Amino acid sequence: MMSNVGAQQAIVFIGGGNMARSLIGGLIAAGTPASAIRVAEPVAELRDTLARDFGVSVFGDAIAAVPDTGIWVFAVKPQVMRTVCESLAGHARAIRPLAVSIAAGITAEQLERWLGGGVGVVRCMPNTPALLGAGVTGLFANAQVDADGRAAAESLLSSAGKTVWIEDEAKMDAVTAVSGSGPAYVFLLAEAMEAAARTQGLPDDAARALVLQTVLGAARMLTESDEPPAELRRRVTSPGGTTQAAVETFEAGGFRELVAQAIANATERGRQLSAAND
Ligand SMILES: NC(=O)C1=CN([C@@H]2O[C@H](COP(=O)(O)OP(=O)(O)OC[C@H]3O[C@@H](n4cnc5c(N)ncnc54)[C@H](O)[C@@H]3O)[C@@H](O)[C@H]2O)C=CC1
Ligand SMILES: O=C(O)[C@@H]1CCC=N1
Repeated sequence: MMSNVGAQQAIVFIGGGNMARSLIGGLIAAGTPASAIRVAEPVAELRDTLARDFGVSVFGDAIAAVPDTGIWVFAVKPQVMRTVCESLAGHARAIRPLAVSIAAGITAEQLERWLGGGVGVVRCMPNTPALLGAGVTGLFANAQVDADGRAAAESLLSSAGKTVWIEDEAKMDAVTAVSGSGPAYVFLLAEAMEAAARTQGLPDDAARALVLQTVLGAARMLTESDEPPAELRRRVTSPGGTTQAAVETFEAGGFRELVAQAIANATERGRQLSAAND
C-alpha cells in the first residue's frame, strides 16, 4: 500500500537506530518524500548515514526537530523513553502531535502521561523484516486517537508490511513476544540447522544455501498456500521416513513446550520493561 502520510504532515523519528532505519526505508520505498521525514538522533555517524542513504533531514536533538511536525515516532529504547518524552512535554502540549511508539513494553498510558496528557498515542510493535517491506506490526490506539490518527498510523506502518489492530492493550506484550521478537526465533533455528548441517559433513557454503532456501521456501508455502502449518508438515513426513525421525526427536525434547515457555517469558519481559522504566 502506498503511504500517504508524507503528503499530509511531516513525520519526526525520535531515535534513528535499527528499527527507525527499517521504517524510514519502508516509507521512502513506499513513496513518502524524504523532505517529509526528520530524524533526531544523538549519534553523529547514524545521522550521517540516514541523511546520505535516504535524504532525510537529521537533528542531534529532538527539541530542534519537532516544530511543524504532525507525527512523532518514538524509536528509542524503553529505558530512555520516559526522559525523552518528558523533555518534549511542553512541545507536545503546544503541537498536539500524534505520538507513535514502537518501544517494547511501554504503555500508551505511560507515554501520554510523560508527554503531559491529552495526547493521542498509538503503541505499535513492528519487526525487522520491515526493512524489506515484509514486516508485520501490531497497533493499539488510546482513546485520544481519532479515525484520522488511526489511518495515519496505519499508513505509516503499512509501508513496513502488514498491520494488525489490537483492541486490548494488555495483549501488546504478547504481540511483542510473537512477532516483534519472532524473527530472532527463525534466525536461531537457521543458525542451529546450519551448524547441524556442518556437523553432518556438508561444506559451509552448501550448508548455508540449503538452510536459507529451505526457510524461504517453507515461509512461502506457509503464506501462499491455504493449508495450516500442521498439514504442510504432515505432507513432508513420510511414515517411517527421515522427517518422522526428526520431528519425533523435536517432540520428545519438548519443542512445543519450549516455544510456549520462550514466548511466555518474552511476554513477561515486556510487562517488566513497563514497570521498571516508569
Ligand atoms: N530491534 C527490533 O527488532 C525491534 C525493536 N523495537 C523497539 O524499537 C526501539 C528501538 O530499538 P532499536 O532500533 O533496535 O534500538 P537502537 O539502539 O538501534 O536505536 C535507538 C536509538 O535511539 C537513540 N537515542 C538515544 N537517546 C535518544 C534521545 N534522547 N533522542 C533521540 N534519540 C536517542 C540511540 O542513539 C539509538 O540510535 C526499542 O524501544 C525497541 O523496543 C520494536 C520492534 C522490533
Ligand atoms: O528485544 C526487544 O526488546 C525488541 C522488541 C522486539 C524486538 N526487539
